[in-house]
Amino acid sequence: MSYRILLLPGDGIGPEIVAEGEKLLAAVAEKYALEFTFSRGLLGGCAIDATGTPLPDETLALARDADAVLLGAVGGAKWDVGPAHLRPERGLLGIRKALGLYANLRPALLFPELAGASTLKPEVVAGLDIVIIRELTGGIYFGEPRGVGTLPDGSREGRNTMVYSEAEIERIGRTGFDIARRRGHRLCSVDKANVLETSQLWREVMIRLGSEYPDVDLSHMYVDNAAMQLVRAPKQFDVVVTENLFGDILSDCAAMLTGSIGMLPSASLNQTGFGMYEPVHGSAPDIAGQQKANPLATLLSVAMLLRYSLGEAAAADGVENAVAAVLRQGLRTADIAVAGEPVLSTVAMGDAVVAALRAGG
Ligand SMILES: NC(=O)C1=CN([C@@H]2O[C@H](COP(=O)(O)OP(=O)(O)OC[C@H]3O[C@@H](n4cnc5c(N)ncnc54)[C@H](O)[C@@H]3O)[C@@H](O)[C@H]2O)C=CC1
Ligand SMILES: CC(C)CC(=O)C(=O)O
Ligand SMILES: [Mg+2]
Repeated sequence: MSYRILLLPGDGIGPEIVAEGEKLLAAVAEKYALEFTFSRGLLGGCAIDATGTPLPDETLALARDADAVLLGAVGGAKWDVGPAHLRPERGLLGIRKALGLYANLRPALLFPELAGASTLKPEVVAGLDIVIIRELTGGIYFGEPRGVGTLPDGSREGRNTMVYSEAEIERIGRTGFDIARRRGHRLCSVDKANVLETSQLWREVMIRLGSEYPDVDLSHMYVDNAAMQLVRAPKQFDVVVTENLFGDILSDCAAMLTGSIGMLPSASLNQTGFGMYEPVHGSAPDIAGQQKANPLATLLSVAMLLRYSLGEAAAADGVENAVAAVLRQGLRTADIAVAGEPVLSTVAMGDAVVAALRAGG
């Protein structure tokens, strides 16, 4: 089979980790007799520098022409000041919206070898395997009106609006129920229904959908409690479904349970199964250009790309097994190393995963 993959390295550590993703895909092609044709596009700060906009039309056209997209990360201090429409994050939000990528799957899985790197006690996280499903194209990141305006007294006011339609809630709710059905049959819907009208509608829709999924045990939790429960007793969760802002925050929190944010992959899918794949973390400007970034979140995102968008389950299993193998061998980047363990560079970790893939059965 032949597939077209769009690479969007982005900013900061993005180019370093996407290079490892490309290298891994080349090894996957060799091992599983697949063919990948790569294209490259600009998104975020690098796109602002080159074209004056964070999401050039050409990038969107390349994405629409691809079978799947692999993204690094966008953003950095260089672009943080200036007009809001020229922020790198606008490019990321823009491409998610334009491609209709409303379902963001963020699995948080603890590899047993990393129990010592987790911020929680080993007995609290042992066997951790949860999925956070984040609504990705609605809510406060997109609602209007937004902006900073001037009040009659001359002082300024910042404004953002959280909006959710019933249809938006229903489609992500169905994603949650469908995934819970394929896993442990437990779905926790996280909202703030005691305060927000959007959350009241969210809860109402989830309860209505629940009657169509009698085999799934649906529970509800307020987001503040959910944040606490995630670090108190994370294994009480199987699948969590929540809105955009809450999912953004909770998934960074879940990352630390697995040892590092450098371990968390994600898939952002639309109704047709088309997807963009990216690590959960950002562009990490503090370590950019130093070969210190952990590429495993990106390489696990490659596995999700193979599984969800290309239907290449054997290759996806091969990549996940290769990541598990390097961790079993004791190979670590700085973020997941505990005292005394030797530390690999980004490239060396990528090479190790490729070698493990080639050696794997
Ligand atoms: N999807 C995306 O493109 C995202 C972009 N951002 C952008 O990234 C920039 C930096 O944001 P921050 O809040 O600092 O979040 P961040 O996730 O980039 O970094 C937070 C911390 O985690 C570390 N870290 C992140 N990824 C790592 C990896 N693969 N290996 C080892 N350590 C890693 C960083 O060094 C830093 O100390 C900002 O411009 C922000 O807007 C933030 C989140 C997501
Ligand atoms: C532009 C932000 C919403 C990026 C981010 O933090 C994320 O998607 O996790
Ligand atoms: Mg985030």
